[in-house]
Parts: sequence; C-alpha cells; structure tokens
Amino acid sequence: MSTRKDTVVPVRTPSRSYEVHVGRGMLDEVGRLVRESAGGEVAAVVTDSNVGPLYAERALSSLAAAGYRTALVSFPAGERSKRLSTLGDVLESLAEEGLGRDDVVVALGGGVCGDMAGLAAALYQRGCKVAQVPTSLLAMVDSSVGGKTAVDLEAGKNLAGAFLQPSVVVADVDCLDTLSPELLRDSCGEVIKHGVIADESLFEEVGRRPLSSAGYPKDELVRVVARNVEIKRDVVVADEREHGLRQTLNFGHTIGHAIEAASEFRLGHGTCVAAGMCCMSRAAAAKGWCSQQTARAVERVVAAHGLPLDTDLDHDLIMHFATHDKKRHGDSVNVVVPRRIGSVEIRKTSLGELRELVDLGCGTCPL
Ligand SMILES: NC(=O)c1ccc[n+]([C@@H]2O[C@H](COP(=O)([O-])OP(=O)(O)OC[C@H]3O[C@@H](n4cnc5c(N)ncnc54)[C@H](O)[C@@H]3O)[C@@H](O)[C@H]2O)c1
Ligand SMILES: O=C(O)C(=O)C[C@@H](O)[C@H](O)[C@H](O)COP(=O)(O)O
Ligand SMILES: [Zn+2]
Repeated sequence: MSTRKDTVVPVRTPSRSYEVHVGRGMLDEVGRLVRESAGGEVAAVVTDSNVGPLYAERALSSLAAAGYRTALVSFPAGERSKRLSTLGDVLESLAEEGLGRDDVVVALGGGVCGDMAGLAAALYQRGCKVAQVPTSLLAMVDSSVGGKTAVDLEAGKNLAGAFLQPSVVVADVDCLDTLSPELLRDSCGEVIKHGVIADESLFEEVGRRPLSSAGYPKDELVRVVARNVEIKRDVVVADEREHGLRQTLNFGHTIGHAIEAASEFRLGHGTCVAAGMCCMSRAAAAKGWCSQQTARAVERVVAAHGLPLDTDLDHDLIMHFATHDKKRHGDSVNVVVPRRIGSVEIRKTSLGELRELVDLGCGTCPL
C-alpha cells in the first residue's frame, strides 16, 4: 500500500469507469495502478523518441515490480508520426512481443503517443487495454482522458480513429520539468479552452498566472490539472460518443486543426487551438453571438500566454480543411462559439456561413 499523496478524479463513462491519478512521483506508481485496474500478464510501454530516454526505465521498473513481463515500443517523436504507417509498426511490435488480448498497452508520452498507442490498443486483437501515462501538460489536462484515439490522414487531423477509454490515467506532474517552455506554453491552449467552455474562474486564474510561468508551484499545478480533468470528465461522461455536448471540447479546433495541418505540423496543437479560439470569438462577436468584451477577454488570456491571436492562412485553405473535418454533416458544419466566458454553444452553420465566420474572424485581429 503506497502512502504517496495524489489527487484522484473518478471517471464513469457508459463504456468504462476508471480513475485519473494526478500527483508528484507518480511514475513509480504506474505498475501498481495498472495492475489494480487492467490486470494482464504483459505490459507494453509505447513511447516516443524524446520521452522514452527520460522516463521509460522508471515506468518499466514499476511495471516489472508489479509482476508484469514488460516490452518497450518506441517511435520517432512528433505529430508527423501520428499516421497509419507508424501505427502499423506499433501493431507489428505488439504482436512480436506476444501481447495478448488480456494484456495492456501503456501509453507513455504526450498527446501524439496517447492517441496512437490508444488506437493501437483499440485495434490490436480487436481491442486490448490501454493505460494512459501522460507526460506533456496537454496530455495531462486533455488527451489522456475521454477515450478519443486517432491518427491523421493527408486530408486532415484525427480522421482515422476509435473510442477506447483507458483503464487508468497516471499523471506525474514532475515529468513537466523536462518539457521545454515552448511546449508548456503550447499545452496551455487547451487549458484556456476549458476555461472558456466551462469555468470562468479557471480562465481568470490562468489569465493572471499562466501555468507555463517559471516556478509555478507543483501543488498548485496538481490542483489545476485535476480541475481540467474534472471539466473534461463532466463533458465526456454526459456524451461519450460526441453526439452533442462533447462537441464543445472542439472550441477553437475547426480553424485550429486547419492551421495545424496547413503548417505541416510545424505549429503545435495547443498553439493552433489558441489562434482558432481567438478567430472564432472575433467572428462570434461580429455576428452578435457574444459581446466584444468576451472576444477581447479570450484574446487577452491567449496573449498572456504568448500564444498567437490570429492566422494569416489563406481562407480557401482554412475552408478546405474545415470542410473535411468530422464536424461536417452534409452541407453544414457544427461550430462552437462562446456565449460568454464559461459558456459556449454549438451552432449548425451552412458552408456559406462558415466562410463568413472565417472571413470575419481570421486575419482581422485588431491588436
Ligand atoms: N485524444 C484527445 O482527446 C486529444 C486532445 C487534445 C489533443 N490531442 C492530440 O494530442 C496531440 C498533441 O499533444 P502534445 O502537445 O502532447 O504533443 P506530443 O505528444 O507531440 O508532445 C509534444 C513534444 O513534447 C515531447 N514531450 C512530451 N512529454 C515530454 C516531457 N515530459 N519532457 C520532454 N519532452 C516531452 C514529445 O516527445 C514531443 O516532442 C495532437 O496530436 C492532438 O491532436 C488529442
Ligand atoms: O476529447 C474531445 O472530444 C476533444 O475534442 C478534445 C480536443 O482537444 C482534441 O483535440 C480532440 O482530439 C479533437 O477531436 P476531433 O475528433 O475533433 O479531431
Ligand atoms: Zn485539442
């Protein structure tokens, strides 16, 4: 029995119930927590070429100490690896390691690793278990929770995927010590998003003091990460398969995903979401769906994080990616716009109106 103090957020979705553990030194608890939640005999740690050298050994030791036969599968770091060819390599490696249907994939890394290892687990032998061990702030506050897994296609982001809820999520905030300031800042895009969609006080708090600030106290970080997990949990539990409410988690993504793909993934996901949120907020204010004050508040907090407020991307290109996104239904696209800070709405827009929103919000930053 460990005496380590962690914050536990329970998640009960229709398909699976699990716990999200957030704390310090949690990497050494991975074996115990995976054993208690997933069982099995083999644990395959899937990680990337940056995270593996930093943290795989500790995760593997912890899993071995919990009685697992372990395997390590690594792929080159970066969004460009989040594709079918890498997924194929990961699946072949799982088979070579003799993973069985009752065994567990341990996704150790950022959102790219979590999405791809999660999809590998969903596909392998028609579905084995996955434990998420997020190491980027973005993965801790967002991608490790909720069960969306995917790889990108040429036509856009996350176009081939599956839902697979993890058996457990173990977030060790000490891992953030090795994340570069740029990547920490990038991750904050999703934190700001959570504030805009559901929690004005979180929004104001990170506006005053970004999580990417130097010397952010670790205990505070644990609290704020756990609060983000609760926000995401509440949405996912209400609408696991994204028929309605879950679409609100896509605030900033219609334009953000387009910016990300058009940059050929040189720009990080959170950075693009931040710009996408500002563009959509300006467009919403211009349409009278929210106040100018709300749009300015989104810009202010994004600017406080050193993230971009706009994009100079060609509007035809934005439309190209936006119309290939999963939120397109025939001739309409569901977009998410703010009502005020802490509340958003889903609006079904025609392709013509989406173009109007892009023209109103992109390349129009008044600052
Ligand atoms: N499934 C979901 O619900 C969901 C939600 C949000 C984002 N995403 C996806 O997540 C991805 C973005 O996640 P990300 O920003 O974590 O990207 P990432 O996984 O590429 O990680 C960013 C970089 O940081 C490195 N890294 C990660 N942890 C580190 C650490 N502790 N120390 C040093 N380096 C570390 C990685 O190797 C990588 O180079 C995108 O593909 C996005 O589409 C998915
Ligand atoms: O979990 C969700 O639902 C989200 O939308 C969270 C997003 O931050 C994330 O980027 C997600 O991968 C986007 O999903 P997509 O299906 O719209 O690509
Ligand atoms: Zn996102």
